[in-house]
Amino acid sequence: MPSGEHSPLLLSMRGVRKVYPSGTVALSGVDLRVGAGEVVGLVGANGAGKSTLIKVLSGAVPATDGAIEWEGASQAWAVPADAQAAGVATVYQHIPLAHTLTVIENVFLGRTGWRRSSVKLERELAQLLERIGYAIDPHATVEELSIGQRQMVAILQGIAQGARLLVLDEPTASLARGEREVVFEAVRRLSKSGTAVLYVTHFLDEILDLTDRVTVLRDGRVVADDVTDDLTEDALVRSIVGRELLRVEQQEIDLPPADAPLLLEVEDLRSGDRLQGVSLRLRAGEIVGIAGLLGSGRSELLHAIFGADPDARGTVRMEGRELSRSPRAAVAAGLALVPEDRGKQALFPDFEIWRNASITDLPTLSRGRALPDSERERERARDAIRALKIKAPGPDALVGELSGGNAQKVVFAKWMYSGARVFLLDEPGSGIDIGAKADIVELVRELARSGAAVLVADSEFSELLAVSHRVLVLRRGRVVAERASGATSDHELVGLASGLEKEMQHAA
Ligand SMILES: Nc1ncnc2c1ncn2[C@@H]1O[C@H](COP(=O)(O)OP(=O)(O)OP(=O)(O)O)[C@@H](O)[C@H]1O
Repeated sequence: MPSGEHSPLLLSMRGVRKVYPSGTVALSGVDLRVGAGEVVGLVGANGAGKSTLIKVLSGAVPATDGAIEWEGASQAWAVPADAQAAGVATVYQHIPLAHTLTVIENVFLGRTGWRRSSVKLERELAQLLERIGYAIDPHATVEELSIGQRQMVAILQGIAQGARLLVLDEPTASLARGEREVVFEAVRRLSKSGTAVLYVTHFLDEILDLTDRVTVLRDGRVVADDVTDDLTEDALVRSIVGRELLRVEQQEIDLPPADAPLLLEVEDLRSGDRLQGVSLRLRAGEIVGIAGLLGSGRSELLHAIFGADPDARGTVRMEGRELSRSPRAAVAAGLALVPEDRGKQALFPDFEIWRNASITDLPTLSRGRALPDSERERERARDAIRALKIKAPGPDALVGELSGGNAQKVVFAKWMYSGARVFLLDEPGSGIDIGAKADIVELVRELARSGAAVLVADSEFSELLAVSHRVLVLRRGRVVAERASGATSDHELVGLASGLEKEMQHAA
């Protein structure tokens, strides 16, 4: 669909301001317009105001000031149901599906009488699936589905309500490549059939591929509103971060000396059919990547090394000493696991940043033993806020009042400053904006330079190559290949991780 100039205006937000009760000004006079059938990208650094804007637009949060027009008529949506009734469907990152119900039950959940007329609903679902070019078993329960399939069920739920504008909040953040394609295809088809899409993401390649127009927010203001075809990735990055960003090149990182002490040894780690005998070794100063698609066992491997998988069998040694299988023993031995935390689960929302960043030993806290020395901890939190550019008034800000990406940075800080010797990082860039990703890469290198070892799993293989010395490819719970980062490519890793290396070589 061409830009909004040619399609009738569906949504127009003007001068939208939002001041939270804490006094934080999240939006200061934002204009946003979306034409019928248009795909508009909404981008900005962590804390720029994207989530707040879509919450205002979907009636979840009241604006302090400003106007919303929908098809030319002024609106005051007080609750999400009002926006929904008008035709706005919002799919948030944390998908509130009913896990024990089936796909079809979830898709038509809001519909009265959905239990009775199942034949009719099956027909309707088949039409919806055809419309977005997707296939799924209508009778599978949601708990059996992959994250990508759940995402698609949430999208189906939105369009089943007759949405004219579908708002997607980081729809591909936790998805593997193949699953992303499915979402892209749905967006393209929806747009063709006249449904507009507001697409929020930190992946700029998706913005350039998918959208007709892009609105860029910085510090609660619109700093750019352009037709996508007129944009380059560099220009987009400049408007998002407000400066030139040094590219994280696949630079030659100094290899640690071959006789650097062995820090971590993993032998024949197994767990059900998720891990089928993984062995690896990390020396001080080494950064090793785990390249694996969703379901390859990459997160399971990190959790099993950390002692968080009670079913795991095999040996994990830290500096020559075998670890008993518990996260407590792992932490005591100097291991840290930075989970892919998209839901603030690893944080206490009602506590300040400094307190959250200090709690790496939960059992200690829960037994009510000595709390950290608050002044020292505050200073450390100030360091983290500076190093990771956490957008917050200071160390005393409550974590519950941070944006998703900034909360994620606090999870990161909490472990990075814990004094551990071996770091296990699960998707460290997930939900984090492009500027902060570069800061995290720098921090990881700094840890390695200071003699720590880092094992990092990432579904973005180019990012993995940019940060690691070598990469282990994991497929179906097994290490199927190992490559020095300088001697492989994103393309080769995708081939190896998917088991399609021969086909891909052939195609090339
Ligand atoms: N409930 C809240 N109370 C107080 N301040 C909040 C609240 N929610 C968000 N904020 C603040 O509003 C600003 C904008 O946050 P918002 O979540 O809209 O950003 P975002 O662009 O979605 O970021 P991210 O990419 O990290 O998800 C931030 O400074 C954030 O700390």
